[in-house]
Parts: sequence; structure tokens; C-alpha cells
Amino acid sequence: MIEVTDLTVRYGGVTSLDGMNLHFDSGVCGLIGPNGAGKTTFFNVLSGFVRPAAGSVTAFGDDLLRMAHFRRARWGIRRTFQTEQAISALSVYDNVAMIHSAMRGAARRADVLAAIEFVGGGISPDAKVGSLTAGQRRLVEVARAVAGKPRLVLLDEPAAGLPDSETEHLTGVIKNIPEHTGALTILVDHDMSLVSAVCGTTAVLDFGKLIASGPTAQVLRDENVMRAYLGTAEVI
Ligand SMILES: Nc1ncnc2c1ncn2[C@@H]1O[C@H](COP(=O)(O)OP(=O)(O)OP(=O)(O)O)[C@@H](O)[C@H]1O
Repeated sequence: MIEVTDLTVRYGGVTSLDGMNLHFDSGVCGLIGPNGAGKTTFFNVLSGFVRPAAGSVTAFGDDLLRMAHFRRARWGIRRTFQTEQAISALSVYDNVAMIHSAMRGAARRADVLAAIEFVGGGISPDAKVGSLTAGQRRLVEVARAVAGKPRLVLLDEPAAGLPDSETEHLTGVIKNIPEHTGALTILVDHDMSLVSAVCGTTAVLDFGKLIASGPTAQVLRDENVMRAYLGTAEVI
């Protein structure tokens, strides 16, 4: 469960989050909104890259904003970025293993291999990340986000630029993250088919404010959402 109250982030004269309120319970939850709405800024606050001017964030009863950013990974925050973070010259195994901060020895090895197996895609743990296809590399990013007992998984446009066949596989993987890990998963993406397929609940940001939240199908039919997100056209 995550509860966000009056969250405000300013970069000089730009207010990226403007008193944002949000509540997500469990499962895969969507966070959508037009370019510049503040979605990545929200992830940056959760993961400790950005310090908000005001507001609070409680996750599973813990005050995230009071937690030193280097403790948040151990607490269980994982995220992917819009740019790939895995190191091309290292193996898939090493790329996943490096995000572990708590486990050691055989338990760590088993967990890393389980994360790689979970994302599938025919990826060998020994393969160098640089030798993989774009879709496989994206799966490695997801494997890094599900390793090490996450409690909160943040996925920032994981399907951007992927062909349909690879998006289809990724869709199944993302859908299964809560069952595999128990983590609340927040998906930011502009692909409304993906959001509809995996998110039970979706919230919409516009100019740093929450303008809608609820069951995904209902939210995507909301007139304010359609207006904010795609002019007056239908979302899907
Ligand atoms: N480091 C920064 N310095 C100044 N302004 C920033 C910074 N990071 C983000 N912004 C501004 O904050 C606003 C929100 O940006 P953010 O990247 O969070 O939006 P977004 O919803 O993730 O957009 P997109 O869908 O394009 O990724 C934008 O106006 C952006 O230009």
C-alpha cells in the first residue's frame, strides 16, 4: 500500500508535482499522464533522487521520505529507468546480482537465477547484456527490479519502442510481478493497451496533480482524462 499526500516538487520556477495525492493498494497500478505531467519526478521522489518541497509518502506503514535514500533499496524499492541501466560488458547474472544488498551466498545466487528465469525470453544468465536483443535487454532491466525481495517495483516506460511481439511477452511478465514477488508494482507507460492489460487500478497525473484514479477501464473513459491526455480523442 502506498499513500501520497500533498506531494510538491519544484525545480526553480517549474512545479513538477503540485500537491499530488495518490493511493494504491496492491497489484499492478498504472500511473499515466501527458508528457511532462510529473510521472518520472514522482518515481525520483520515491527512489530518493529528488527531495520534495512538501508532502508525505507512506508505503506499507513506513515514512519513505524520512528514510535515507541509500536505505530505500534495502527496504525494497526497485525501479527501472527510461534509459537502460544494465552494463553491456557484464553478464546478465552479474547485472542482476549487483542490485542485491541484503542476501549473500547460495540464497543470493538462487534469487538472481529465479529473477532471470521469471522474466523468460530465452535469456542465459551467462550471456553478456551487450549481445542481447532490445527486448531481452528490457527484460534484464525488469529482472533487476524483481530480484532481492522488492516491496515496491517502479517501472518507467518499460515497453517504449519495443515491437508488438516483445511487448506481448513483457505484458505477461509485468502482470505476474505481484504474484511472483508480493510487491506493489507501479507502471508508468504511454502504451494504453499495456496499461489496460496489466493494471487493475490507474491514476492520472496532469500538470503535477492527480486528475483521476480508479479501475483502469473507468479511468480511461473519463472525459477529463481523455481531454488532458489525448485532446478530445478516445484513449483506446
Ligand atoms: N531536473 C529538472 N530540472 C528542471 N525541470 C525538470 C527536471 N526534471 C523534470 N523537470 C520538469 O518537471 C516536469 C515534469 O517532468 P517529468 O519528467 O516528471 O514528466 P513525465 O510525466 O515523466 O514526462 P514523460 O512522459 O515525458 O516522461 C516537466 O515540466 C519537466 O520539464
